[in-house]
Amino acid sequence: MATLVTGGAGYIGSHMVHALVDRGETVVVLDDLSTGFEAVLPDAATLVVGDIGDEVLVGGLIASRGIDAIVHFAGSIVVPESVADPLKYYLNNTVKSRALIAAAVRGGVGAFLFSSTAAVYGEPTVDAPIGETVAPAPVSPYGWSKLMTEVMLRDAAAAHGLAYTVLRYFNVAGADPKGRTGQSTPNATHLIKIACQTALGQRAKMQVFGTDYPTPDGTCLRDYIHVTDLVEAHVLALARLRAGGGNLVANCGYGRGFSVREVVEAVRRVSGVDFVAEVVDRRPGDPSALVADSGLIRRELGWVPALDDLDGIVGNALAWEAALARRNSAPGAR
Ligand SMILES: NC(=O)c1ccc[n+]([C@@H]2O[C@H](COP(=O)([O-])OP(=O)(O)OC[C@H]3O[C@@H](n4cnc5c(N)ncnc54)[C@H](O)[C@@H]3O)[C@@H](O)[C@H]2O)c1
Ligand SMILES: O=c1ccn([C@@H]2O[C@H](COP(=O)(O)OP(=O)(O)O[C@H]3O[C@H](CO)[C@@H](O)[C@H](O)[C@H]3O)[C@@H](O)[C@H]2O)c(=O)[nH]1
Repeated sequence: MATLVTGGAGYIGSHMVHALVDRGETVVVLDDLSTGFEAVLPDAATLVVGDIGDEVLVGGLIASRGIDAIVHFAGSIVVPESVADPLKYYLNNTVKSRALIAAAVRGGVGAFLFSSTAAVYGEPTVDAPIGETVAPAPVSPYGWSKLMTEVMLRDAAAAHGLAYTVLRYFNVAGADPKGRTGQSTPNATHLIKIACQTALGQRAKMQVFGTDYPTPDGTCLRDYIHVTDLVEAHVLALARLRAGGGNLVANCGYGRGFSVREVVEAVRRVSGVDFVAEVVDRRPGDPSALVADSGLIRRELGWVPALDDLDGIVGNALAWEAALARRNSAPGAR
């Protein structure tokens, strides 16, 4: 029994690799290192540098390593980039996922866990937290590229007996509380990372994109979930799939929204630095509110978040950002 983790050298994937290794599982990471880093992986995991779209490579790994489950994180993740270069996203996220699913089917892999996103909901018109019964309506090529993979999994499962779980993540944030990994991409666009970099003096100031949204303080609301809680949901989902649990598509968030202003205040509070956050125009394509109804995942997986605390998320993110800065300034750093 071994798990293939695609994109395991990336932000979320590397947390999953640590979680599996911590539990004594055998893990093979397949990553092309386009945005991932070998340095964040535990020694006990085997890294294969390669492409998820390489069916021969993946088929060989499944056969030679005894892979019975695939956790599929690999992909391209920047929404504005997907608008500027949609075909990159349909290739890397959709076409290559198709190749991976085909290899899984051919290799008889029984369990497939896929990273999807709240971006499949587009700009929801509902005010309440978003449940899985809300019809997907992506507004970006990124969201579509992920939704298409969900559809391929649904249909391949019906035809070929693959069992799958799709987890639609809301805003993933924070870092490993043990400091082993975190969000390492240099040009990340995520709010909490940018605010932490500003607090640490790596940026002179940050920007708040729009204060005229129909929300209590005029800035966008998001459901920020600690990456460690997200990974715990994956561990539970994997166990459920291996135990013969049925297919599942579930949101992954806490069910509570924080505004951009509240996040900025949290980073100021936790860091003790009163950094500059200037108000600028809206960023195109940002929905005003994205908050998960997380009832299904709590019921189906018995998932009980342990780190549901904005200041705690920010504290872990700040610690990782500071460690990363030290690492990157060390002699010979990449
Ligand atoms: N970060 C978030 O807030 C968020 C929210 C919703 C969904 N997701 C999804 O979670 C997954 C992981 O995201 P992340 O934030 O860890 O991003 P990331 O960029 O840190 O990780 C992606 C990893 O996939 C690898 N990769 C990319 N294309 C590949 C390919 N063709 N073959 C092999 N490896 C490849 C990269 O090198 C990287 O290590 C993605 O599928 C993303 O869409 C992330
Ligand atoms: O410098 C910044 C960065 C972000 N924001 C705002 O902060 C909020 C959150 O933005 P960001 O952290 O970039 O996340 P999202 O755009 O909400 O997207 C994330 O969360 C989605 C799910 O909710 C996933 O689909 C995406 O992959 C993931 O990047 C938005 O209102 C942004 O406008 C700012 O005001 N200033």
